[in-house]
Amino acid sequence: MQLGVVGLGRMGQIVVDRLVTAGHDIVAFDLDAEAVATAADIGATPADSLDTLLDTLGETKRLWLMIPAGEAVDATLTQLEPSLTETDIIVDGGNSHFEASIRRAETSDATYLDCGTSGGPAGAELGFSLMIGGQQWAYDELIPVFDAIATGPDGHDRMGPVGSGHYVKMVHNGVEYALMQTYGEGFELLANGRYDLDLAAVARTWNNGAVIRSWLLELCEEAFRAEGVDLGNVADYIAGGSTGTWTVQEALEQEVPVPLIYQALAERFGSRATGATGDPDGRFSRRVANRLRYGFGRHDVARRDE
Ligand SMILES: NC(=O)C1=CN([C@@H]2O[C@H](COP(=O)(O)OP(=O)(O)OC[C@H]3O[C@@H](n4cnc5c(N)ncnc54)[C@H](O)[C@@H]3O)[C@@H](O)[C@H]2O)C=CC1
Ligand SMILES: O=C(CO)[C@H](O)[C@H](O)COP(=O)(O)O
Repeated sequence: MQLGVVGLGRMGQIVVDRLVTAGHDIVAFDLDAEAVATAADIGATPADSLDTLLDTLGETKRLWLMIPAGEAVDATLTQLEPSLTETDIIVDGGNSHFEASIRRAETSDATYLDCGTSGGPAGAELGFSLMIGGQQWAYDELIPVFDAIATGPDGHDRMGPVGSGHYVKMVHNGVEYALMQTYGEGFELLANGRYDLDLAAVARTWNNGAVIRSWLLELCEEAFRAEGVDLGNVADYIAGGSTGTWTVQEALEQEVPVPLIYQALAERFGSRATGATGDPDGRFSRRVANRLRYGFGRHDVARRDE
């Protein structure tokens, strides 16, 4: 299938690579010309502007956006819209707010699918988990594309109407915040507890058969091996976007108690009070969460000045 991909960063390059490998015909655009050149090296047809991308695509257009949520999505849609009709499909694979996706679907001439994407750069080899909202016919039409980008047929599904894909991804991220926080707290206690422990060995042992084994825990082990079990100069500062905040806002609106997710979010806010360089005696749990964001998403690690 022919597909235009807009946004060729950490995630977009993987989308292109997996689609090209699966035999799809990809036209790729990014504001950054180097990113376009990288996609061309992988086998995509490069486009030096959105207009070129639209001109290169055939009559029926399928587009995948993998760009930062917010203004970039609206600006891109404003440029694309005049060339699109309801038989064209736009997939927003980024972390957009579900209400923004509903608004965009309602105002777009094209058919809109909101797609929560999970797996981070590790998805290059494994494939992603895709949570998709929108019209059934559009989802069905793009199944070969989803099969290629996801881990396979079980790695994607239509969650429901438009908005539901990004809604499920928002809650996924709230869970992600809480899991990172709880692993961090466990390791903080072990690091300050009664025994002189090798935390990498603890993480490895837990990951082999323990009830709490998981990918995030594998990334804890990787972090201890790479940084040292004291996490070296990794700061007690947790950056991040808005998805956890949105989860808590939605929980308040729905009157559903989510104290663990809220507490994990509050830890992030608290960590920022000390500034990006962090407190040398700062909380180990926050340092674990900071480093885990690199592990799963290749987000920058805040480090202490030394
Ligand atoms: N990094 C991760 O682990 C995950 C990221 N996401 C979401 O996927 C989206 C992309 O994330 P990353 O690839 O990590 O970001 P990134 O920062 O690595 O790449 C974003 C790319 O979009 C390009 N871009 C920005 N505005 C543009 C525009 N108007 N037109 C064309 N290109 C534009 C940038 O030049 C850059 O190459 C975001 O919405 C992010 O929240 C979702 C799941 C996981
Ligand atoms: O969606 C993701 C992973 O599932 C992204 O990596 C996202 O950036 C994680 O959220 P935050 O930046 O707030 O830690």
